Amino acid sequence: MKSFEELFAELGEKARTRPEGSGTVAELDAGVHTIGKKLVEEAAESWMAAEHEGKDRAAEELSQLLYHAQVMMHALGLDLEDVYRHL
Ligand SMILES: N=c1c2ncn([C@@H]3O[C@H](COP(=O)(O)OP(=O)(O)OP(=O)(O)O)[C@@H](O)[C@H]3O)c2ncn1[C@@H]1O[C@H](COP(=O)(O)O)[C@@H](O)[C@H]1O
Repeated sequence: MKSFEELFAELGEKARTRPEGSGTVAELDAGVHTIGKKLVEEAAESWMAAEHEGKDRAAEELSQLLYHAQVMMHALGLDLEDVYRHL
């Protein structure tokens, strides 16, 4: 298990070191349009899971939504603080 901040740091390291086989690196290379589609897809899957599949499935889909949101932040060169200051 990891925190939001720990995942963000891990993804930043992946972006910097570009290890072979990293899905994050592949997604960053695919670009903002592709990442945006993943973000919307996971948002929809979170919604469907919340309405029809129960709390555990919703939690799983929401974790994927958070992951793709973080990948988008890295693609745009945003830090956590850039987002947190709007909360
Ligand atoms: N937390 C995640 C994470 N959440 C989601 N995903 C990816 O997002 C995609 C999910 O989209 P899909 O809906 O297509 O996947 P699916 O198999 O159909 O799953 P469901 O949505 O249907 O449940 C999958 O390709 C996952 O690999 C993630 N990929 C990586 N991470 C973490 O990110 C870190 C770095 O990963 P790598 O860059 O791959 O090393 C590691 O700690 C990983 O655990």
